[in-house]
Amino acid sequence: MNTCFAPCPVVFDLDGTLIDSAPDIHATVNVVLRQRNVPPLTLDQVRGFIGGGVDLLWRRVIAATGLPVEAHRDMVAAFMARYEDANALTRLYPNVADALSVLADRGYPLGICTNKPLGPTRAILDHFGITGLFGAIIGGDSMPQKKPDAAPLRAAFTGLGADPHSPKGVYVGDSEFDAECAANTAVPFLLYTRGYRKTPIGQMLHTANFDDYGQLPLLVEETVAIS
Ligand SMILES: O=C(O)COP(=O)(O)O
Ligand SMILES: [Mg+2]
Repeated sequence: MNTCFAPCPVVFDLDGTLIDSAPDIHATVNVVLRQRNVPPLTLDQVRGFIGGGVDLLWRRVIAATGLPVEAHRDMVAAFMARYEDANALTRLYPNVADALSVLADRGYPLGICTNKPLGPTRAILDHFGITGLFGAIIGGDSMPQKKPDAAPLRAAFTGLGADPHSPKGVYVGDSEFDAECAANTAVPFLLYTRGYRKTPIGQMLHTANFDDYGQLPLLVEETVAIS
């Protein structure tokens, strides 16, 4: 049972869930590659590398470009030096701002659990003026573990006042990492289908899915009512 006696916390993934950040991540990867005279990757390639955090992103970039694996540390450092300023091409998905304020107005404590490092996470939330909506923000470098480990999501829920031993709430995300993380945490998972997943919807473990944030407030209410 996932019953909440007060409004349940609702925690969101970030890249591919609240924001379409792949164009900025893609552009920043290519700036770093250009510094090494490496030909650029396509947006589709880089989008497919997002979800597991910056270290995994660059392991995948290195495998795709044939760069030496020893280059990893330098590439990550060069990327991180630019990541917080990479916001010009990033957009909130349609109706995100409205859905967040409806949920906040209804009393749901809101949080973020992302594999994106905390610096760029806070920078992009500030850029869109929505940082203050979130009572807990866990980034990919906030803890030793990353999603799909349950620890970061559990930390987000407990940061919002949930019981640490039996966290209650709902997780909203776009990727295989998120689906597995929600299962590991034993909370319902709402899948946003327009993000960066590579697996067909029917093959992903999820409680319900949606493709428009206009549907989310009702979906959260229904999920909380039946869980
Ligand atoms: O930075 C990433 O690779 C993924 O970020 P996400 O957890 O917000 O999808
Ligand atoms: Mg994501």
